[in-house]
Amino acid sequence: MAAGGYQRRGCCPGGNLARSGGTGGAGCDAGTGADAIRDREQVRLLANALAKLPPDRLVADMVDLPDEAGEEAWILGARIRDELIAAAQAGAAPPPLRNDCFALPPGVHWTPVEEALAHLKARMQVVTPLQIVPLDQAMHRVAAADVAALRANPPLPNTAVDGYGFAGARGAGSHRLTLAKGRAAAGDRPGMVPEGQAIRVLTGAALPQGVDTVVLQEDVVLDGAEVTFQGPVKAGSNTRRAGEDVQAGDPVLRAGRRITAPDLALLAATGNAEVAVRAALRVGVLSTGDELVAAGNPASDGQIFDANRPMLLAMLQRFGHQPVDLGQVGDDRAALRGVLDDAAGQVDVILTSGGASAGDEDHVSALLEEAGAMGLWRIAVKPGRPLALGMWQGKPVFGLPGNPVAALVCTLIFARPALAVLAGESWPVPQGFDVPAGFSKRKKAGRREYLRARMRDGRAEVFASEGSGRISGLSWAEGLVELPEPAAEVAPGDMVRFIPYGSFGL
Ligand SMILES: Nc1nc2c(c(=O)[nH]1)N[C@H]1C(S)=C(S)[C@@H](COP(=O)(O)OP(=O)(O)OC[C@H]3O[C@@H](n4cnc5c(N)ncnc54)[C@H](O)[C@@H]3O)O[C@H]1N2
Ligand code: MOO
Repeated sequence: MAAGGYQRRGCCPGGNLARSGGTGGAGCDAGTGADAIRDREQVRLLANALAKLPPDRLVADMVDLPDEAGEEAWILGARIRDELIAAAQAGAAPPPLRNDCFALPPGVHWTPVEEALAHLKARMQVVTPLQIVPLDQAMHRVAAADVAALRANPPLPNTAVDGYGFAGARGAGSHRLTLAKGRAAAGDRPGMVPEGQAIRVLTGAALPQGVDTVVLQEDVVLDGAEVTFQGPVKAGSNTRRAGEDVQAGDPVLRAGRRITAPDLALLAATGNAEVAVRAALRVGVLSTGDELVAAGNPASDGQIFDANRPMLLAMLQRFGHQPVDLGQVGDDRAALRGVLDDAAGQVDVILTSGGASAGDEDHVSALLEEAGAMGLWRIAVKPGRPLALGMWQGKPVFGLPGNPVAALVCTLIFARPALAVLAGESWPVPQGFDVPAGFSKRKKAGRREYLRARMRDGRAEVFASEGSGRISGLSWAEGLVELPEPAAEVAPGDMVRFIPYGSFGL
């Protein structure tokens, strides 16, 4: 059967929409090329339409293809239906976030980083709808459901080298075998080799019946219609077993994974031409503050160029989201309200920078508070203490601190994992490495610190200044050193945790 693992109801014995455990049925006529392609397109359109339904309707109104549809289309339809149901069960059309999802327990003043992260992890959930896309549109999208291999890799036993194939092991000494007619090349249907004979085989060819062992062509002497080689040769030498890489039915992609180029290779190799993914998370980026001017424009005394917006937009792109530039707004509460209202209609999440703390001109926190859905998080972290988290018309808002270093650290440590979950990904934990320090530092107890750092000669060196406005240090660095909450005196050679920017997806 073409796609393996699914059987057509009423056609194949025992078939009834269920996965057949990967063994595949037999004897159904495959739909012919053009029909099958047209049907696949219809199935995809239908599946995408179904994906917009609430989960209960989705299960009730499953794709039911007419009998005339090609076998391939039917199998695809059954598979998509299974994926959609699985995804629906896993929250294809999730309920909206609760308005109080950022509220912190009363009485907590300086929230430890781990507690803040645990709180975010517990409250965030996917908000993006499901789509079925062909593989060429799946790169960097988030898998919405587990995907199983529709076919084994390799599907048949085959030869790993160019050489001569025969049956069974050979002991020490010289062996001479008669050459069977023809040859086996990659793509050929497996033929038959008479007992005791050898056949010419080319890398990737399915092993003919009567062949389970191959000798390299470099190790033989060809003599007319005979081939001679020296033993010993172990049975199975230079061959690959069917399914030694992946068996039909094995999981090849897990829901929540952001799809990589190698994942596409695995999906294709196992017969998956479509995959259920999440629509990209649309993340708006807004800079706030009267002092800001976009680079390229004249700046008067007292004004500064907006550094956060280009940085945040580019970071979001790297994380795999769809960045939406919301521009900048001055310290004007009515104007900010207008921008947030508009943004809530066009994006899934809003990131602001500036105005996050509780000063006279800190309008982001003031507005979120006014909306009754805000938690001003005072986190025991340096840099990045104030983080205004709230909901604006049902959309989560991350009010990042204005200082660029704090904006970057808060984005990497707090916003990134939260955005990942909103986009349907699993909660990401950045991979850090314990390395010797190339610096000294005395650290106070009670808060976690992130230092701009890079690796040189096997040691982590840190930027000379910890100033939160020192943008040059962000660019100098290639990662962060994370110093835990307890007091510490770091001396050169002490082990510290270095997290490369790459571990944060940058
Ligand atoms: N009384 C207190 N004052 C401050 C506290 C505090 O706890 N109590 N925290 C300090 C810390 S830590 C930070 S970080 C900042 C965060 O303040 P805001 O989020 O309200 O940010 P602003 O005041 O608007 O800006 C801070 C700083 O960053 C510059 N900025 C803002 N946006 C940008 C941008 N897009 N590109 C470049 N630079 C930007 C802004 O001009 C300010 O210099 O609060 C401290 N104060
Ligand atoms: O968050 Mo502030 O930048 O820690 O200095």
